[in-house]
Amino acid sequence: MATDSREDGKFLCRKMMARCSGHCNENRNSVVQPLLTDLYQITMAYAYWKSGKTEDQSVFDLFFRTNPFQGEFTIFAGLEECLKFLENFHYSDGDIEYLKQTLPDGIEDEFFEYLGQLTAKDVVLHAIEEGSVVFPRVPLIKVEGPLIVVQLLETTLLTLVNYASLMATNAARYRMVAGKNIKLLEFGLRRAQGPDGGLSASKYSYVGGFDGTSNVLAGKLFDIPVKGTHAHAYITSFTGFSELKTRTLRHKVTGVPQDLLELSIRHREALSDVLDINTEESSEGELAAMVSFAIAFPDGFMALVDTYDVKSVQNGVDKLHPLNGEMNGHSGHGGAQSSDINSNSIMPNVAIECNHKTDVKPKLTYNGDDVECKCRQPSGQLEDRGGTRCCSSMRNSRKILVGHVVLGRNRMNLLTNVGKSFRSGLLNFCAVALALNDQGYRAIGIRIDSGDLAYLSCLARQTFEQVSTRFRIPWFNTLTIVASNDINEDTIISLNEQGHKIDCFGIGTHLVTCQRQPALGCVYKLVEINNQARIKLSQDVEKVTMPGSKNAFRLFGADGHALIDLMQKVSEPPPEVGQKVLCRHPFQESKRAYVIPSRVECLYKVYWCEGRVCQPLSRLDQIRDRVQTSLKAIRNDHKRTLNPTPYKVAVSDHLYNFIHDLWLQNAPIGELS
Ligand SMILES: Nc1ncnc2c1ncn2[C@@H]1O[C@H](COP(=O)(O)OP(=O)(O)OP(=O)(O)O)[C@@H](O)[C@H]1O
Ligand SMILES: O=P(O)(O)OC[C@H]1O[C@H](OP(=O)(O)OP(=O)(O)O)[C@H](O)[C@@H]1O
Ligand SMILES: O=C(O)c1cccnc1
Ligand SMILES: [Mg+2]
Repeated sequence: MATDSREDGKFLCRKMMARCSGHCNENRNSVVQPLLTDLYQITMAYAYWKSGKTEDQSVFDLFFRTNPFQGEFTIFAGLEECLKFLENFHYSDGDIEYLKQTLPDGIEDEFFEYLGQLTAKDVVLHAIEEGSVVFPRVPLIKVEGPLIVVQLLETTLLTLVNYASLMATNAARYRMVAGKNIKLLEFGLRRAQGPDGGLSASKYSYVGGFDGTSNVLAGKLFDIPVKGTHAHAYITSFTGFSELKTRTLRHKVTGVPQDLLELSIRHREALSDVLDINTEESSEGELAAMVSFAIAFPDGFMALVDTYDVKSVQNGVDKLHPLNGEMNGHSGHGGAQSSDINSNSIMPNVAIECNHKTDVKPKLTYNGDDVECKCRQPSGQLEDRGGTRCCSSMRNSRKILVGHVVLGRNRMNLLTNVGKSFRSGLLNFCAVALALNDQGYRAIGIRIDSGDLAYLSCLARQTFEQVSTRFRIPWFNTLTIVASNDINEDTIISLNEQGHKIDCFGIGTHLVTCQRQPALGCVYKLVEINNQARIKLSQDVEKVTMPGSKNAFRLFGADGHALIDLMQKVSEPPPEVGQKVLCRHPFQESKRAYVIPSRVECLYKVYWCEGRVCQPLSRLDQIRDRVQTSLKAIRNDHKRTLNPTPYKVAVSDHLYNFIHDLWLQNAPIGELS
């Protein structure tokens, strides 16, 4: 391996990604190098070396014990990066020098010489295909070779597989709840666990089923579509029309220039009647910003519509009045827009959370009718009332009164934040979109980044339909509605239940930080040495390792769905289609079943042998497709979000007996006194 920028210690900056010359078809992350490991691997290497174990042949399994996110499946990812690591596994002179200075005194020089010539040429790596659905205990990767080298790979392989698989699984779950027709964009770089975490998040959320990322470097490095809108700062950077330096836009076909601001103002007047909004309620600065953005991107006009609310407009008529009622916890900053909500056919979805500390179930009323209390969003401002804590998940101000909660004799007003984007942002957007239409261009759509996303998206779609009909522009009702703001799996499920008109979700924080479960617990365990199986015992049966070098097969039923994953000893013949095979729970004697597979898939391929990648590797988009095909073969009950059915992972009868014999041999017999 060439000594690259890591020699001068700047590997994280200039040459973060260096081209890999071997068979791996993507850029290599140069931070992934032999020293990216735990010290104890190198300490063990010395002790192995001292005790003459250099030639011992070992087999290690890399596997996890529990699926993440309370789910029953995981997507395996990170394999190609593991292979790149093997390709480049070599301690540079600088590494050896550093180790000499860092390891305890007295380490023999011959060891450093030995370390300096170490490569992964004698290693064989078997793995499941990247992008496959995988299950607990079935090794994702099996590494064979000299004990020292294979041990030295542990931490790096784990760090390469754990986050990649967690991220791909998280993204696949978002894709499942969103459905295949909704676009999903990853917006997480700013919230990710550092730059490398951000890049991995973009890469593996694409693998899991996202359509694109806002992360430009990820786009360049991994050939992922890059997408984006604009930030609130763009809107707030304009305060009025006078700031518009350029106002003209040439017609797309005729080339005739027009003042786009003038056109937009004219359309805004007309729209004001159609949509029954006073133009004075919309912000001038916002209109100026949208016009300037439209001039910059006439073919790609997409606008953030939630920057201003009714109250914050300079000349706006303040339609708000304080809430009534003693029990209102929000009266300091909230307000009821009494006429709006009742005159609208769309009812805002009120997200409230109730922490039922008592047995009293809150009764929620809207316009005098009982309505269902949805308890989805865990965040929010708590109010302590009558022994029961209720909170609105919409934390901030700019809320309107939509109902109330009754708890015994107490009554609490229920608020939701709507209206922010409607009266100013949406009006301005439609005006600019109509002006663009005059000049031969089609706007793309809007992004909503706050408030009640279900309600606002319906309201936006309704508005687009109204404009489409009124101005006879058919495409207007197909404008894209992007929603963002702390979206997670539960938010999407809730929005689906409520009904919404969102076409695209932009998701950052929850996706990239995997907030619901921040780590996957893959481990790397020695299962065989010099052809002798090794078992690691534990008080916790789940943690007992599966000894010996194994093969794994996926058995499919007649309907094409996967029935079970079966592990066998490598010496056993593979299961055959149409032949009855006994599948046993690895630890519970009575749990067993006969399976007659309609199809048998051997899960492992050899990816690395004789010092090189020996299997054609898939492109990222092919791995992404595999995720979907692989998931399709898994029954829906294994994939549902609430209480999914565990998928069965079994061992052959032979392996079962082997494990339990070895277990007895290794378990010390206690003495009672
Ligand atoms: N209809 C809905 N159902 C369930 N959750 C929703 C709905 N609409 C929005 N949410 C979620 O509710 C939360 C609202 O966040 P928050 O309380 O910070 O309000 P906000 O609208 O962002 O306020 P601000 O106007 O200050 O930006 C977000 O996590 C958002 O994804
Ligand atoms: O909400 P996420 O899922 O993390 O998605 C990314 C967020 O990043 C941006 O917000 P910004 O950084 O401007 O901060 P904000 O939360 O104040 O909108 C954007 O407007 C989204 O809200
Ligand atoms: O392009 C966007 O809209 C975007 C990008 C990153 C974070 N939030 C939004
Ligand atoms: Mg936000």
